[in-house]
Amino acid sequence: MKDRWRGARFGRPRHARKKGPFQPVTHPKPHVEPAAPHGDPHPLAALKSGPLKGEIAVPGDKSISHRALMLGGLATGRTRIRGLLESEDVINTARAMTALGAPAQKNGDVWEVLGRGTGGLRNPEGPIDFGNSGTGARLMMGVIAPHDVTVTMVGDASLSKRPMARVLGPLKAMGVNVEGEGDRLPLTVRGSSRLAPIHYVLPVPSAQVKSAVLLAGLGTAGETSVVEREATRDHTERMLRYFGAEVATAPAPEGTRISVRGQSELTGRDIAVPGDPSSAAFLVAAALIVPGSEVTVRGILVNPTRTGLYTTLQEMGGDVVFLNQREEGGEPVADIRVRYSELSGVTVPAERAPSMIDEYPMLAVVAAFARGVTRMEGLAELKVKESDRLAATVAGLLANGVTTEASGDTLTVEGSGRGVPGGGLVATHLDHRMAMAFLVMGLASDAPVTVDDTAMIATSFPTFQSLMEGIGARFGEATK
Ligand SMILES: O=C(O)C1=C[C@@H](OP(=O)(O)O)[C@@H](O)[C@H](O)C1
Ligand SMILES: C=C(OP(=O)(O)O)C(=O)O
Repeated sequence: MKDRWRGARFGRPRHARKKGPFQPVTHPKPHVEPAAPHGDPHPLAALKSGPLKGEIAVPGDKSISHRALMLGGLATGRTRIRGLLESEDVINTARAMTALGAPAQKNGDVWEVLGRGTGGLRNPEGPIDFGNSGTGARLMMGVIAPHDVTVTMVGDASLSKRPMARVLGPLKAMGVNVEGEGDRLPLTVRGSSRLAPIHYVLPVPSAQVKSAVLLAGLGTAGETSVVEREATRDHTERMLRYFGAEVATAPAPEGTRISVRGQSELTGRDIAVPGDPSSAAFLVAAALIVPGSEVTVRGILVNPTRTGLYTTLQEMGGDVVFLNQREEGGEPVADIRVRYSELSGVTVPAERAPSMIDEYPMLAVVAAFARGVTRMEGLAELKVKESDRLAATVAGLLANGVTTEASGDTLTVEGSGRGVPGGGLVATHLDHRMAMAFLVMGLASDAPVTVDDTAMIATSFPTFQSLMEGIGARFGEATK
């Protein structure tokens, strides 16, 4: 039974879902098509490029986009979202909220969510597909939890391998019921309007787990709190407050305690989503390693819980500066200007990992162009992303002639300071960030770098290739 469900997709196949950013939701019948994970792979090669130049913007932040759709659906009244990231992961969340009774759709260039009020969601007509998205699936477990609804959640082959116990553990302790084999999707989550609040100390530094518990607490009578030892991205807390919820943050013996007062009413709001620093990272990294480059990426979220990569690049000697710093929609925003730089290896401390957790594949590639060893510590969480990013990064670097090693939770990369041979074929394992990081490598390496599949890039950064080409990046047919 389990195998038959693995990677199952519902509704239209991937190639037929590309007509526009939003399709009206047609509830699929609870009939399972045999797994057809992501269609044919799309390999691509990145070629050595001339100086990258330009001033550009990248699409909206993925984390904030998911949360805006979810909180909009839980609020009373209409929420209008500008700059929503129209990527597959986020569109799946829009479809999920629609299936749960809070329709999300695009009018002109604004996304509107018709909120149902805290506790107002209804049973979907069929299973809900979260595609490749850990954030979509895990946060939605928290959204569903305090509702009297039953939801079967499915995902693609990558998401169906990712651990869900980290979220389901605390939710079960509150009274949520879960059916399925083990802790992997597909799972059926049965929420309840009579959950008990909990006080939960996070065993892993994860904003997804923190957020799921806070979202469950939002619909639960009493106060629910989470304690985190290391600061993880705080968009849920910020946005909950913006929508009118009572959220308090205070020091605790084990770290920081974040608590939410349950059953407070949220009110629909207008939200402007800033540019995604995790997407901007690819442009910034490319400009740093391609000689002669100068690029400015406008309007990027620079919340300190997200900027660990930028701090690290500056420590390596990178000419990376935040210009025109301002606050937009309760989040700090800046234009990031980057110029080609000669870089040196550094040690990146484990405490910094949560603030750059999605950026390690890109940093490892940049480190290959630096002089000396870069040591990245505390990377256990990389093993449970869309792929095992620790293993996949090592394999990709080795395939391109870079000396590297993973030992326990530490990754070391030896930069010769004399360039990178390239010429390798990189396996991306249904992981968008692996594909983008190694395409960036090919723009500066001696021989082209080929990635085996670019299709997953659409999960977070659908305009990656065209934006890169717009500043001068060259791509070509796969050579492997
Ligand atoms: O909360 C979020 O929006 C995210 C949290 C991180 O995951 P973890 O919570 O598993 O660290 C990150 O990797 C993911 O891309 C987005
Ligand atoms: C880990 C990521 O996302 P998610 O967990 O939402 O799949 C990512 O975007 O790098």
